[in-house]
Amino acid sequence: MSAITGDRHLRAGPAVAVPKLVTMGSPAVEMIDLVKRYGGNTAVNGLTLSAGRGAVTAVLGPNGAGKTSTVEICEGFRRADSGTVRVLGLAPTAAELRARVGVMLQGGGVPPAMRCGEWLRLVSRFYAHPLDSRALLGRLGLTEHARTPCRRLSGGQQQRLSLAAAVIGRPELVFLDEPTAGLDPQARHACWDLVAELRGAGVSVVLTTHHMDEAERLADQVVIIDRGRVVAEGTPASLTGAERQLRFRARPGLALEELLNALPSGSAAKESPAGHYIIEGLVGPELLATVTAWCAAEGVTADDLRIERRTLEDVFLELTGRELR
Ligand SMILES: Nc1ncnc2c1ncn2[C@@H]1O[C@H](COP(=O)(O)OP(=O)(O)OP(=O)(O)O)[C@@H](O)[C@H]1O
Repeated sequence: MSAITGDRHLRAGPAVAVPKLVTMGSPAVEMIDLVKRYGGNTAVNGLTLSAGRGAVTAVLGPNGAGKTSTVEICEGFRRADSGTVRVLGLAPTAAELRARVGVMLQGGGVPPAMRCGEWLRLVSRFYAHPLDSRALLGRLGLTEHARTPCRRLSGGQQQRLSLAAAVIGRPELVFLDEPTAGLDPQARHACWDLVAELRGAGVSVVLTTHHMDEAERLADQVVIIDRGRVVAEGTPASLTGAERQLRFRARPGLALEELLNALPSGSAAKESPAGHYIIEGLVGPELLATVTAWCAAEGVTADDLRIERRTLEDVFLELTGRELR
Protein backbone atom coordinates (compact mmCIF):
# COMPACT_ATOMS: atom_id res chain seq x y z
CA MET A 1 0.00 0.00 0.00
CA SER A 2 1.37 3.36 -0.95
CA ALA A 3 1.24 5.97 1.76
CA ILE A 4 -1.41 8.55 1.15
CA THR A 5 0.71 11.63 0.85
CA GLY A 6 -0.12 15.27 0.56
CA ASP A 7 -3.59 14.47 1.75
CA ARG A 8 -5.58 16.99 3.75
CA HIS A 9 -7.92 14.81 5.68
CA LEU A 10 -7.12 11.21 4.90
CA ARG A 11 -4.15 9.86 6.73
CA ALA A 12 -2.07 6.90 5.68
CA GLY A 13 -2.44 4.11 8.17
CA PRO A 14 -1.31 0.59 8.67
CA ALA A 15 -1.66 -1.55 5.60
CA VAL A 16 -4.74 -3.74 5.39
CA ALA A 17 -3.07 -7.07 6.01
CA VAL A 18 -5.23 -9.60 4.25
CA PRO A 19 -4.03 -13.16 3.78
CA LYS A 20 -2.77 -13.96 0.29
CA LEU A 21 -5.11 -16.49 -1.20
CA VAL A 22 -3.89 -19.51 -3.00
CA THR A 23 -7.21 -20.99 -4.08
CA MET A 24 -7.66 -20.30 -7.76
CA GLY A 25 -10.28 -22.95 -8.51
CA SER A 26 -13.78 -21.70 -9.29
CA PRO A 27 -14.40 -18.06 -10.13
CA ALA A 28 -15.12 -15.70 -7.24
CA VAL A 29 -18.55 -15.07 -8.72
CA GLU A 30 -20.25 -16.94 -11.50
CA MET A 31 -23.73 -16.40 -12.84
CA ILE A 32 -25.50 -18.04 -15.72
CA ASP A 33 -28.70 -16.82 -17.37
CA LEU A 34 -29.67 -14.71 -14.38
CA VAL A 35 -33.14 -13.17 -14.52
CA LYS A 36 -34.66 -10.70 -12.08
CA ARG A 37 -38.08 -9.13 -12.58
CA TYR A 38 -39.86 -6.48 -10.59
CA GLY A 39 -43.49 -6.92 -11.64
CA GLY A 40 -43.49 -6.43 -15.40
CA ASN A 41 -40.01 -4.87 -15.46
CA THR A 42 -37.20 -7.28 -16.32
CA ALA A 43 -34.20 -5.68 -14.61
CA VAL A 44 -31.78 -8.55 -15.24
CA ASN A 45 -32.43 -10.37 -18.46
CA GLY A 46 -30.40 -13.54 -18.85
CA LEU A 47 -27.11 -12.23 -17.53
CA THR A 48 -24.09 -14.51 -17.70
CA LEU A 49 -20.76 -13.46 -16.27
CA SER A 50 -17.84 -14.64 -14.27
CA ALA A 51 -15.57 -12.63 -11.96
CA GLY A 52 -12.10 -14.06 -11.46
CA ARG A 53 -10.50 -14.85 -8.12
CA GLY A 54 -7.95 -12.34 -6.89
CA ALA A 55 -9.06 -9.91 -9.61
CA VAL A 56 -10.95 -6.63 -9.66
CA THR A 57 -14.06 -6.89 -11.82
CA ALA A 58 -15.83 -3.63 -12.64
CA VAL A 59 -19.47 -3.80 -13.67
CA LEU A 60 -20.48 -0.78 -15.72
CA GLY A 61 -23.83 0.18 -17.16
CA PRO A 62 -26.21 3.11 -17.57
CA ASN A 63 -28.71 4.00 -14.83
CA GLY A 64 -31.22 1.20 -14.48
CA ALA A 65 -29.08 -1.32 -16.39
CA GLY A 66 -29.45 -3.87 -13.60
CA LYS A 67 -26.09 -3.56 -11.82
CA THR A 68 -27.37 -3.18 -8.27
CA SER A 69 -30.01 -5.87 -8.76
CA THR A 70 -27.29 -8.25 -9.98
CA VAL A 71 -24.90 -7.42 -7.17
CA GLU A 72 -27.65 -7.66 -4.54
CA ILE A 73 -28.53 -11.15 -5.79
CA CYS A 74 -24.87 -12.13 -5.39
CA GLU A 75 -24.87 -10.64 -1.90
CA GLY A 76 -27.89 -12.75 -0.99
CA PHE A 77 -30.16 -9.73 -0.46
CA ARG A 78 -32.38 -10.45 -3.43
CA ARG A 79 -33.65 -13.60 -5.01
CA ALA A 80 -33.25 -14.23 -8.73
CA ASP A 81 -36.33 -15.36 -10.64
CA SER A 82 -34.21 -17.83 -12.57
CA GLY A 83 -30.62 -18.64 -13.42
CA THR A 84 -27.66 -19.86 -11.44
CA VAL A 85 -25.38 -17.86 -9.14
CA ARG A 86 -22.34 -19.12 -7.31
CA VAL A 87 -20.33 -16.97 -4.92
CA LEU A 88 -17.00 -18.52 -3.92
CA GLY A 89 -18.55 -21.72 -5.23
CA LEU A 90 -21.60 -21.47 -2.93
CA ALA A 91 -25.20 -20.33 -3.13
CA PRO A 92 -25.32 -16.57 -2.31
CA THR A 93 -27.41 -17.20 0.82
CA ALA A 94 -24.99 -19.79 2.28
CA ALA A 95 -24.31 -18.89 5.92
CA GLU A 96 -20.63 -19.65 5.42
CA LEU A 97 -20.28 -16.67 3.09
CA ARG A 98 -21.02 -14.12 5.83
CA ALA A 99 -17.51 -14.45 7.20
CA ARG A 100 -15.87 -14.58 3.78
CA VAL A 101 -17.60 -11.82 1.87
CA GLY A 102 -17.60 -8.06 2.50
CA VAL A 103 -20.41 -5.88 1.22
CA MET A 104 -20.60 -2.14 0.67
CA LEU A 105 -24.13 -1.15 -0.21
CA GLN A 106 -25.00 1.72 -2.51
CA GLY A 107 -25.66 4.84 -0.45
CA GLY A 108 -23.86 3.75 2.71
CA GLY A 109 -26.36 1.63 4.64
CA VAL A 110 -24.95 2.68 8.02
CA PRO A 111 -27.21 2.69 11.13
CA PRO A 112 -28.22 6.31 11.81
CA ALA A 113 -28.23 6.27 15.60
CA MET A 114 -24.98 4.43 16.32
CA ARG A 115 -21.68 6.19 16.72
CA CYS A 116 -19.30 5.65 13.83
CA GLY A 117 -16.54 3.91 15.82
CA GLU A 118 -19.00 1.89 17.88
CA TRP A 119 -20.63 0.51 14.76
CA LEU A 120 -17.36 -0.48 13.16
CA ARG A 121 -16.31 -2.26 16.38
CA LEU A 122 -19.65 -4.06 16.41
CA VAL A 123 -19.23 -5.19 12.79
CA SER A 124 -15.69 -6.37 13.56
CA ARG A 125 -17.03 -8.74 16.24
CA PHE A 126 -18.69 -10.86 13.57
CA TYR A 127 -15.30 -11.89 12.23
CA ALA A 128 -12.62 -14.17 13.62
CA HIS A 129 -9.63 -12.02 12.63
CA PRO A 130 -10.84 -8.50 11.97
CA LEU A 131 -8.67 -5.54 11.16
CA ASP A 132 -8.18 -2.99 13.90
CA SER A 133 -11.22 -0.71 13.73
CA ARG A 134 -9.36 2.35 14.98
CA ALA A 135 -6.61 1.93 12.41
CA LEU A 136 -9.18 1.52 9.67
CA LEU A 137 -11.05 4.65 10.77
CA GLY A 138 -7.74 6.51 10.66
CA ARG A 139 -6.96 5.09 7.27
CA LEU A 140 -10.23 6.43 5.90
CA GLY A 141 -9.96 9.82 7.58
CA LEU A 142 -12.70 9.18 10.14
CA THR A 143 -10.80 9.20 13.45
CA GLU A 144 -12.19 12.54 14.53
CA HIS A 145 -15.70 11.28 13.81
CA ALA A 146 -15.38 8.06 15.83
CA ARG A 147 -17.87 9.36 18.43
CA THR A 148 -20.20 11.00 15.88
CA PRO A 149 -23.59 9.35 15.33
CA CYS A 150 -23.67 7.98 11.80
CA ARG A 151 -26.63 10.17 10.81
CA ARG A 152 -24.50 13.26 11.44
CA LEU A 153 -21.77 12.11 9.07
CA SER A 154 -21.74 13.67 5.62
CA GLY A 155 -22.72 11.46 2.68
CA GLY A 156 -19.08 10.95 1.74
CA GLN A 157 -18.12 10.10 5.32
CA GLN A 158 -20.92 7.53 5.48
CA GLN A 159 -19.61 6.02 2.24
CA ARG A 160 -16.14 5.71 3.75
CA LEU A 161 -17.53 4.13 6.90
CA SER A 162 -19.46 1.68 4.78
CA LEU A 163 -16.27 0.83 2.89
CA ALA A 164 -14.46 0.27 6.20
CA ALA A 165 -17.26 -2.09 7.31
CA ALA A 166 -16.98 -4.02 4.05
CA VAL A 167 -13.29 -4.77 4.50
CA ILE A 168 -12.89 -4.99 8.29
CA GLY A 169 -13.45 -8.75 8.34
CA ARG A 170 -10.53 -9.43 5.94
CA PRO A 171 -12.92 -10.87 3.36
CA GLU A 172 -11.92 -13.09 0.45
CA LEU A 173 -14.39 -11.30 -1.78
CA VAL A 174 -15.74 -7.76 -1.56
CA PHE A 175 -18.75 -6.29 -3.35
CA LEU A 176 -18.57 -2.51 -3.65
CA ASP A 177 -21.65 -0.87 -5.14
CA GLU A 178 -20.57 2.54 -6.47
CA PRO A 179 -17.91 2.90 -3.76
CA THR A 180 -16.73 6.35 -4.81
CA ALA A 181 -20.09 7.96 -5.64
CA GLY A 182 -20.14 11.35 -3.96
CA LEU A 183 -16.59 11.13 -2.60
CA ASP A 184 -14.18 14.06 -2.81
CA PRO A 185 -10.95 13.50 -4.76
CA GLN A 186 -8.92 12.71 -1.62
CA ALA A 187 -11.39 10.08 -0.47
CA ARG A 188 -11.68 8.66 -3.98
CA HIS A 189 -7.94 8.15 -4.14
CA ALA A 190 -7.93 6.57 -0.67
CA CYS A 191 -10.64 4.18 -1.85
CA TRP A 192 -8.67 3.34 -5.00
CA ASP A 193 -5.57 2.70 -2.89
CA LEU A 194 -7.55 0.40 -0.65
CA VAL A 195 -8.97 -1.54 -3.59
CA ALA A 196 -5.52 -1.85 -5.17
CA GLU A 197 -4.17 -3.10 -1.88
CA LEU A 198 -6.96 -5.65 -1.49
CA ARG A 199 -6.23 -6.92 -4.98
CA GLY A 200 -2.52 -7.10 -4.16
CA ALA A 201 -3.39 -9.29 -1.21
CA GLY A 202 -5.36 -11.66 -3.42
CA VAL A 203 -8.85 -10.48 -2.49
CA SER A 204 -11.46 -10.66 -5.25
CA VAL A 205 -13.30 -7.39 -5.76
CA VAL A 206 -16.52 -6.84 -7.68
CA LEU A 207 -17.45 -3.20 -7.98
CA THR A 208 -20.02 -1.18 -9.84
CA THR A 209 -19.20 2.30 -10.98
CA HIS A 210 -20.21 5.12 -13.28
CA HIS A 211 -16.65 6.43 -13.34
CA MET A 212 -14.91 5.08 -16.41
CA ASP A 213 -11.54 6.31 -15.16
CA GLU A 214 -12.08 4.29 -12.01
CA ALA A 215 -12.73 1.13 -14.01
CA GLU A 216 -9.77 1.82 -16.29
CA ARG A 217 -7.50 2.41 -13.35
CA LEU A 218 -8.59 -0.43 -11.07
CA ALA A 219 -10.15 -3.24 -13.02
CA ASP A 220 -8.57 -6.38 -14.40
CA GLN A 221 -11.85 -7.15 -16.08
CA VAL A 222 -14.66 -4.85 -17.15
CA VAL A 223 -18.21 -6.03 -17.79
CA ILE A 224 -20.56 -3.58 -19.48
CA ILE A 225 -24.22 -4.36 -19.00
CA ASP A 226 -27.24 -2.74 -20.57
CA ARG A 227 -30.91 -3.59 -20.15
CA GLY A 228 -29.99 -6.48 -17.92
CA ARG A 229 -27.60 -8.15 -20.35
CA VAL A 230 -23.84 -8.20 -20.86
CA VAL A 231 -22.98 -6.17 -23.95
CA ALA A 232 -19.18 -6.34 -23.67
CA GLU A 233 -16.50 -7.70 -21.41
CA GLY A 234 -12.75 -7.89 -21.32
CA THR A 235 -9.73 -6.12 -19.95
CA PRO A 236 -9.85 -2.32 -20.22
CA ALA A 237 -7.13 -2.51 -22.90
CA SER A 238 -8.94 -5.15 -24.95
CA LEU A 239 -12.15 -3.10 -24.86
CA THR A 240 -10.57 0.18 -25.87
CA GLY A 241 -8.32 -1.43 -28.50
CA ALA A 242 -5.11 -0.07 -29.93
CA GLU A 243 -6.70 2.30 -32.45
CA ARG A 244 -5.92 5.96 -32.03
CA GLN A 245 -8.13 8.97 -32.56
CA LEU A 246 -7.47 12.60 -33.29
CA ARG A 247 -9.45 14.89 -31.02
CA PHE A 248 -9.90 18.62 -30.79
CA ARG A 249 -12.31 21.23 -29.49
CA ALA A 250 -13.72 24.04 -31.60
CA ARG A 251 -16.95 25.95 -32.05
CA PRO A 252 -19.96 23.62 -32.40
CA GLY A 253 -21.42 22.78 -35.79
CA LEU A 254 -18.35 22.49 -38.05
CA ALA A 255 -19.19 21.08 -41.50
CA LEU A 256 -17.83 17.60 -40.93
CA GLU A 257 -18.98 16.31 -44.34
CA GLU A 258 -16.57 18.79 -45.94
CA LEU A 259 -13.77 17.72 -43.64
CA LEU A 260 -14.50 14.08 -44.43
CA ASN A 261 -14.15 14.78 -48.16
CA ALA A 262 -10.65 16.04 -47.52
CA LEU A 263 -9.64 13.05 -45.37
CA PRO A 264 -8.22 9.74 -46.60
CA SER A 265 -10.93 7.20 -47.42
CA GLY A 266 -11.95 5.04 -44.48
CA SER A 267 -11.79 7.98 -42.06
CA ALA A 268 -14.71 8.92 -39.83
CA ALA A 269 -15.49 12.21 -38.14
CA LYS A 270 -17.99 13.00 -35.43
CA GLU A 271 -18.92 15.80 -33.06
CA SER A 272 -19.60 14.35 -29.65
CA PRO A 273 -20.62 16.17 -27.48
CA ALA A 274 -21.16 19.58 -29.11
CA GLY A 275 -17.87 21.32 -29.85
CA HIS A 276 -15.78 18.17 -29.28
CA TYR A 277 -14.53 16.55 -32.48
CA ILE A 278 -13.21 13.02 -32.96
CA ILE A 279 -11.54 11.85 -36.15
CA GLU A 280 -10.96 8.14 -36.62
CA GLY A 281 -9.12 6.23 -39.30
CA LEU A 282 -5.48 5.92 -40.18
CA VAL A 283 -4.30 8.47 -37.65
CA GLY A 284 -0.86 9.61 -38.76
CA PRO A 285 0.99 12.64 -40.14
CA GLU A 286 -1.15 12.85 -43.30
CA LEU A 287 -4.44 12.91 -41.43
CA LEU A 288 -3.08 15.39 -38.88
CA ALA A 289 -1.87 17.72 -41.65
CA THR A 290 -5.21 17.47 -43.46
CA VAL A 291 -7.23 18.30 -40.38
CA THR A 292 -5.07 21.26 -39.35
CA ALA A 293 -5.03 22.61 -42.95
CA TRP A 294 -8.81 22.28 -43.17
CA CYS A 295 -9.25 24.05 -39.83
CA ALA A 296 -6.92 26.85 -40.98
CA ALA A 297 -8.88 27.27 -44.21
CA GLU A 298 -12.11 27.47 -42.20
CA GLY A 299 -10.66 29.99 -39.76
CA VAL A 300 -11.12 27.47 -36.95
CA THR A 301 -8.69 27.20 -34.04
CA ALA A 302 -8.49 23.55 -33.02
CA ASP A 303 -8.04 23.65 -29.24
CA ASP A 304 -6.60 20.74 -27.28
CA LEU A 305 -5.64 18.98 -30.50
CA ARG A 306 -4.29 15.58 -29.56
CA ILE A 307 -3.93 12.00 -30.70
CA GLU A 308 -4.91 9.35 -28.19
CA ARG A 309 -6.43 5.93 -27.83
CA ARG A 310 -10.15 5.46 -27.43
CA THR A 311 -11.23 5.67 -23.82
CA LEU A 312 -13.48 3.29 -21.97
CA GLU A 313 -16.05 6.09 -21.95
CA ASP A 314 -16.03 6.14 -25.78
CA VAL A 315 -16.60 2.39 -25.84
CA PHE A 316 -19.31 2.66 -23.20
CA LEU A 317 -21.21 5.35 -25.09
CA GLU A 318 -20.90 3.49 -28.37
CA LEU A 319 -22.34 0.36 -26.81
CA THR A 320 -25.03 1.86 -24.63
CA GLY A 321 -26.00 4.93 -26.65
CA ARG A 322 -26.42 8.51 -25.55
CA GLU A 323 -30.05 8.73 -24.62
CA LEU A 324 -30.84 9.31 -20.94
CA ARG A 325 -32.48 6.46 -19.05
N1 LIG B 1 -37.03 -2.80 -5.56
C1 LIG B 1 -37.38 -2.53 -6.81
N2 LIG B 1 -38.67 -2.55 -7.19
C2 LIG B 1 -39.03 -2.31 -8.46
N3 LIG B 1 -38.16 -2.02 -9.45
C3 LIG B 1 -36.87 -1.97 -9.12
C4 LIG B 1 -36.41 -2.22 -7.80
N4 LIG B 1 -35.06 -2.11 -7.78
C5 LIG B 1 -34.69 -1.80 -9.04
N5 LIG B 1 -35.77 -1.72 -9.83
C6 LIG B 1 -35.78 -1.42 -11.29
O1 LIG B 1 -34.92 -2.36 -11.90
C7 LIG B 1 -34.13 -1.75 -12.91
C8 LIG B 1 -32.67 -1.97 -12.61
O2 LIG B 1 -32.35 -1.27 -11.42
P1 LIG B 1 -30.90 -1.37 -10.76
O3 LIG B 1 -30.95 -0.57 -9.50
O4 LIG B 1 -30.51 -2.78 -10.66
O5 LIG B 1 -30.03 -0.66 -11.88
P2 LIG B 1 -28.56 -0.03 -11.77
O6 LIG B 1 -27.85 -0.46 -13.00
O7 LIG B 1 -27.94 -0.38 -10.47
O8 LIG B 1 -28.89 1.51 -11.84
P3 LIG B 1 -28.09 2.78 -11.25
O9 LIG B 1 -26.85 2.94 -12.07
O10 LIG B 1 -29.04 3.90 -11.48
O11 LIG B 1 -27.81 2.52 -9.79
C9 LIG B 1 -34.55 -0.29 -12.94
O12 LIG B 1 -35.51 -0.14 -13.97
C10 LIG B 1 -35.18 -0.06 -11.60
O13 LIG B 1 -36.18 0.92 -11.67
